[in-house]
Amino acid sequence: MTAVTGLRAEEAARLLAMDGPNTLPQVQTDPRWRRFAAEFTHFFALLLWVAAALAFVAGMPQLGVAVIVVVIINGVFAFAQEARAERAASKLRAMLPAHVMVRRDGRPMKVEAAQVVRGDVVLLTAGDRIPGDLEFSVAEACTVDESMLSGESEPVAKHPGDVGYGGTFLVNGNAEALVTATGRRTRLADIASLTAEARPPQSPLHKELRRVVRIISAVALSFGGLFFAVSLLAGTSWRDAFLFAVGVSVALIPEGLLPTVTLSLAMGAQRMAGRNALVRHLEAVETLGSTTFICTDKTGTLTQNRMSAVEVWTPDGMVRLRGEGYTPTAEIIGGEAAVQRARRLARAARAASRGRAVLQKGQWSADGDPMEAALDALARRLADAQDLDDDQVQFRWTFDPVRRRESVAVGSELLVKGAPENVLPLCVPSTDLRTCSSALEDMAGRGLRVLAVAERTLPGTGLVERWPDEPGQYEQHLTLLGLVGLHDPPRESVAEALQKARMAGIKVAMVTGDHPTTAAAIAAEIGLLRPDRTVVEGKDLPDDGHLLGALLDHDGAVISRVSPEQKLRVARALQLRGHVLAMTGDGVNDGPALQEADIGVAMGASGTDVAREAADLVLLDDDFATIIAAVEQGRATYANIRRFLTYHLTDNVAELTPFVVWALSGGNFPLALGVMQILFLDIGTDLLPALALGSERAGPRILQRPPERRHLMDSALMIRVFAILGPVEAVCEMAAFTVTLWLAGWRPGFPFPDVGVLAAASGAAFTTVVLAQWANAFACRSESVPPWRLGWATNRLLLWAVAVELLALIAFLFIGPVAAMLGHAPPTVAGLLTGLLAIPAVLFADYLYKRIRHRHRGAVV
Ligand SMILES: Nc1ncnc2c1ncn2[C@@H]1O[C@H](COP(=O)(O)OP(=O)(O)OP(=O)(O)O)[C@@H](O)[C@H]1O
Repeated sequence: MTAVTGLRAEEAARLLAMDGPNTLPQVQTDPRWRRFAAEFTHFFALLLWVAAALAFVAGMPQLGVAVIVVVIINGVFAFAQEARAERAASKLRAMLPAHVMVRRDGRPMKVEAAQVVRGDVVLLTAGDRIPGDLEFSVAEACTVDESMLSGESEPVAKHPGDVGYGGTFLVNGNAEALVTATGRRTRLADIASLTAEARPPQSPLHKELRRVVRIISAVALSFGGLFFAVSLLAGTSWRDAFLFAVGVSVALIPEGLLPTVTLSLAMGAQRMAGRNALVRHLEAVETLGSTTFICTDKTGTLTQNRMSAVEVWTPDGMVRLRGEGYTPTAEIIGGEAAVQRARRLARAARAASRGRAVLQKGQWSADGDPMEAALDALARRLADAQDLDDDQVQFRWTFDPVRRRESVAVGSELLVKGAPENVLPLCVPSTDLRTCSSALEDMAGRGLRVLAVAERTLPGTGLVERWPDEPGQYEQHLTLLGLVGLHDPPRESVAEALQKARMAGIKVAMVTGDHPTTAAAIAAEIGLLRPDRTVVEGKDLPDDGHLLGALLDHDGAVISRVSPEQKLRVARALQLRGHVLAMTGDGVNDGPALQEADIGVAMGASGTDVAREAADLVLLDDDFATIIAAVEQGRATYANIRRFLTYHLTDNVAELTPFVVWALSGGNFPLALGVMQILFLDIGTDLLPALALGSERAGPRILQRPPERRHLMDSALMIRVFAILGPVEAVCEMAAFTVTLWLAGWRPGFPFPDVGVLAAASGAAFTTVVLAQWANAFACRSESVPPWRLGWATNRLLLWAVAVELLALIAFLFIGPVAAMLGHAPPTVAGLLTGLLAIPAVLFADYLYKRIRHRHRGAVV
């Protein structure tokens, strides 16, 4: 019968070929041609088209053509960058396929969710995403979150015969179900196509960038208008006035900025993926960089999640297991009576678990929950193999983080394992109960995770037809069997990662479901808990958000026995304090806290589907140190965006200055750069080095400064551009121009020199700007360190970029027709020498600025 044995593999393959993979139809994004067209029809592009058209009308065809070339190059460049960013993002998505347990050929096996077909029997457990529309055949204390389909936030109870929908989540219990529809035939597919139109909300970075672009454009257009007016007043012809206006506006508009940012975020995301951190949307890269607080759970993130049961306390005494790692041959130390009791306890604990230990090369490894696998290993070590039969369980109330226990009905018995606080109160009072509490404190004090195991006989259970979803009526009058102590070694990388977080000014708190004493011991072992601090328990957290925030707002806070709802309150309270919060979660009910946090972090290896889908960042290796690595990369990416913004804007100052000088002189000082030259500067010098700066690697000290959430265009950046780098470039440029004119005998007040002299002077100005930008590219690599300390060759891409820039300069000067179109000629020796001075001038000014700023702020980047 299909429902029991599942499909045969070939049948599944046939159905897969027939129905197609179990994926939702691609959300209708704009077709490529339309996205390509969009690069030529956005606001700036339209402005430039109008400018080009006016240029033709005004009888300046070269200008018209040049503007069109700018629009085309910018559009193609932006499209290519966005396509690259998109490819990177989809590659990241593909790195995290969802898996499902199915039964095929009578055996449970894990397959990719996309491979599930109609007729498959799927085995689901709390936290799983339901892979298609299905009908439940087994449903034990099962609830499903259907909010994404129905909007109903309360989980819905499911019983055998009920239907479930693809895309919803199993919140509680476990189930088996027969898949009835997959992929585009599911109910979700219908709804998804309805909602495909909805656009995601804009991220802070996106808003910030729009702000920057809007400011610069407003400035550009106002300057353009101003120059138009001034030139007319100065008696210039309409034609020339228009030329100026276009030149000024085109020079200042940062057409290439947005795509460069997107690409830089995509590269950041790719580098994070290389370090086992997958971001689920690009903007998270930047938010990660400004993280100020990390709430991390313990098991698996700070510890290795390689559990072994090392101690069993029973009323008859203690049993210890000792062995290298925890081997199947671990030595059993304890009295005969205690070992007998421990055996019984181990069998009960194993029956109340689904995780199993698999023997590989003389060591146990976990299949399923590592803690439950450790209990299985314990049972196998203590009991006879034939006593461990899996098929007697009649009903299972699976673990959930609110009840903190798991119960099973086996034969006429109820077996319960769980957190001692949640099991001991259900036991009949006895002297054993009193003695166990000191054993519990002792075990937990050594960092062991402690579980209590209990049992009772259920009268007449063979007759139960339908077990209740809530086991409350059975979970009473239990007899305590004892306690198990499980050891889970801390990860080796954690101590160093905590150090780094501390240096980076990021506070770290442990938020765990475990016992306070266990939490304190582990936190002390890894150097998180400070000696003067104590552990707070979830139930003692104040209700008031402000009080809660104040209580937790310090490095090394440890909060134990936290419920998912308390986790959400912790997230809100810390954000109320102004923190940019990263919070980890792997459980079924962690979704809301992960969504609330600025960066929700889920576990890729051990977490649930629910947590992964709510998260912004998925740790492929579950390691705390990976979060710190991702923060580092986030900071590096933000620094890169600032780098090329600085570079772009400096160029703008140099391009604008000739117009300002000309206007201020009332048209008596010749114009050093023409509109065509500016267009060529924008394309010839800006594009490639900006890209190269966007790919700069993180500096070694990026984690040695406190986190800051500053505007992209903050005062430091403005001062550097508009008071230091920009003016120095501009002065050099105007000097090269003036020296050339001066040596040719021209003086202010004289009539303009002849065209040849003007062309050579303008060529000198042009050359100077390229050379200055050449130095500027290196200066922009750091906000605090001069380029020679970074090593000139450490950004290979930049070397290529400046080499191309130099070749472009030579071409623009020496290829006759190009030079003629630009209206300049190769510079004279004096012009060139003056221009060359721009290189040391920019580097020196940058060096002085960095020194002074460094001394004042002690800042390092
Ligand atoms: N499968 C299980 N069966 C029974 N009890 C369990 C199970 N898993 C955990 N517990 C108990 O519930 C407590 C809370 O577990 P939970 O999984 O909520 O903690 P957590 O938040 O994952 O902890 P951590 O921060 O260590 O990852 C544990 O300390 C343990 O006592």
